[in-house]
Amino acid sequence: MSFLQVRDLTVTFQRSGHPPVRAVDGVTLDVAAGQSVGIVGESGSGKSVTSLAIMGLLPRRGVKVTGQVLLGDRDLTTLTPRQMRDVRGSEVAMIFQDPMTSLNPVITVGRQLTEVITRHSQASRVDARREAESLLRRVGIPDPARRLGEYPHQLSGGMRQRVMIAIAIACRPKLLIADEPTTALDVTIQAQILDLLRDLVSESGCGLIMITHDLGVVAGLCDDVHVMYAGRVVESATATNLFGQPSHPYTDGLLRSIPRMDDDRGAALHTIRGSVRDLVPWDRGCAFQPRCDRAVDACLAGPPAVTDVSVTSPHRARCIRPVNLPASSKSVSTVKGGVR
Ligand SMILES: Nc1ncnc2c1ncn2[C@@H]1O[C@H](COP(=O)(O)OP(=O)(O)OP(=O)(O)O)[C@@H](O)[C@H]1O
Repeated sequence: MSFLQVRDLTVTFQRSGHPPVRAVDGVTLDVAAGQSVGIVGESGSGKSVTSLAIMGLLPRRGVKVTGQVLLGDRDLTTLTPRQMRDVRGSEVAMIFQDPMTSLNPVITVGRQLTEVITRHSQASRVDARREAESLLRRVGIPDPARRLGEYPHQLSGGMRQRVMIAIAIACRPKLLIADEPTTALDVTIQAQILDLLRDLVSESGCGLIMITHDLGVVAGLCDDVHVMYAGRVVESATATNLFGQPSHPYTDGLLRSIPRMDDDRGAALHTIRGSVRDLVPWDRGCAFQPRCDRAVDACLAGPPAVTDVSVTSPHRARCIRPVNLPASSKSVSTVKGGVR
């Protein structure tokens, strides 16, 4: 049973003198307790704006958000800023790419952590400090009592990201959103942080949305995956199905662009031609059409239909000519969850 249901979420930036920018266009997704859901796509595809809209962190002026973000039976898009502040930290929490911009550089780690604990609970300062120490231990920081007295610049990048995770989980949120949490870290530390997130999800039963451009991160961590392109979800599937049988030509291209150890040495790497800026507005046809090797004239005959590409499990692609299409698949216009 999903405790987070995002329905038809659309975000439009409106600036005077500029045409509106629809950064997120009809995103629908579900997250269940203990489930990790990946949102992947190139830079500019709308991943971060989707997560900021779910968190209620977009500015109210100049930004129009429509659709629903249902957490249990509450629609977070209808809450006041004050109500949303209470939800953040206690029920939903977010981890960003660069902990140095999220942590206050002139306040000790211990004070930043205990402030979060006392703001959302009745804990005394002594209890909050004990809890802070136990949280640092939980996220794998050695000698936590000493670390509590240190400032962010005294910690390594990996340690700072662990502190951010400790702050995020301090109030036992139901939902954790991680936006490229490992991009700024070197590879071995990345793996440790991903292991930590996996353990936290399985032990606490919280849901995780992992925002990333890195398909390797999704493969190692996520149960379900949504691939975004130009503001829309173009493919939704379990991670196993997405990697085993990619259906949207964009997903297929992304997967084929990953270099493999068994590739011939000297063989040219696969690339998706053009850039995400070469796009068709979705109401005129498929936004990916200018870059797609499978494109036909019909791809520009209006918004692409959603195709149910598996008969055995939910797997949908917003494409009229999907790759790996089984004979019994069909087009669908209204589906629950994922691509719509
Ligand atoms: N404040 C803003 N005003 C206008 N357009 C914006 C604003 N913020 C984001 N956008 C646009 O929204 C689109 C989606 O941006 P978003 O940051 O969600 O992409 P992303 O997939 O997360 O990329 P990245 O991985 O680079 O962060 C982009 O075209 C971006 O230029």
